[in-house]
Amino acid sequence: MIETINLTKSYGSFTALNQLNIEVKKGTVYGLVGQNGAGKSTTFQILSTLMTPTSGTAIVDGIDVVENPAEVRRRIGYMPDFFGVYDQFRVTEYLDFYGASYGLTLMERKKVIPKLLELVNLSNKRNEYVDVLSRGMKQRLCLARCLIHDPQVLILDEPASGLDPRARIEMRETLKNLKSMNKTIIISSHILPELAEMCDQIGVVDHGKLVANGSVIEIHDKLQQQKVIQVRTFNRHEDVFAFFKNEHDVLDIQLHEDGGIEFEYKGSDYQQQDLLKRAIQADLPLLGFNQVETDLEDIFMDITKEVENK
Ligand SMILES: Nc1ncnc2c1ncn2[C@@H]1O[C@H](COP(=O)(O)OP(=O)(O)OP(=O)(O)O)[C@@H](O)[C@H]1O
Repeated sequence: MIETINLTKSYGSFTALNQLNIEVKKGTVYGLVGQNGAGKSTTFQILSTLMTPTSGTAIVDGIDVVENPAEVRRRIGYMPDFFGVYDQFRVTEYLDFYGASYGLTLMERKKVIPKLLELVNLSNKRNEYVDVLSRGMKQRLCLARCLIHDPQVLILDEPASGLDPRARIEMRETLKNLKSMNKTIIISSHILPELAEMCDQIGVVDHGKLVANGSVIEIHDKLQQQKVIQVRTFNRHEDVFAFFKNEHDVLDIQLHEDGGIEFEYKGSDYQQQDLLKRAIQADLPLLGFNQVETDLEDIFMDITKEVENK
């Protein structure tokens, strides 16, 4: 439904997007996550036909964005990261204007606008001027605007950016509704956990390159292969430290001032169990032996740190 093949965009000698390959299947939600400047907006602007790639291909709903941009535009709803609203319009007039621009008849607009306002939870604001809406309401209105012609594909560039926690939750609920309507959605954020819950697939982009791609679970598992283990001991900290330091799959071991020990472990779960068994058999004064839980935010920081260090 959406596919990029070696998609590249350069601004002069600077490569903002470097051979990006992603695939979004029909009816699924794909989250593109990356820090500021990673290349998310560049990708979305190319997919929305607002910018041409330097090289590579982007296909939306079977159509090449460079060969037939007008047809792509008919099929997509694009929400940019920055957008203006025509302040002198009331909410309904605003959507009516966009509906007419897409060629919807008066009857069609009268039918679809109340439904859209309900979807984005703005029915009670339909007669308000756009400029009195809160930022969160404006973002939801913008989302309604890009749905007016009932596109199958949605390209949403940081729809929750700048919103307070409540507005973020409301936006997430609206996006979940869209997912249940079987739309194909590509959405960006610089916060991985924010996307995790609603996305079928996640791509992590850093300095214009795709550095991880897969389901949330796959990305999680990939990074879990190297675990961090913390050991607490009653006394004899040096002995315990020496025991683990000599183990084959233990990396980057540290003895902290409070006597706590922390190391990265490359072994499997089975080997980890065996390691603990041997530590107990060696009669070490163990109080704790825990694998540190990594959350998605840690994973994201880890992936992007690896690339930075290369
Ligand atoms: N017109 C331009 N000319 C030169 N460089 C540009 C231009 N537009 C974007 N860039 C650069 O390309 C890189 C990618 O920008 P892009 O806007 O795609 O990032 P992003 O991931 O969307 O970031 P953000 O989260 O801040 O919106 C950045 O380093 C940016 O400075």
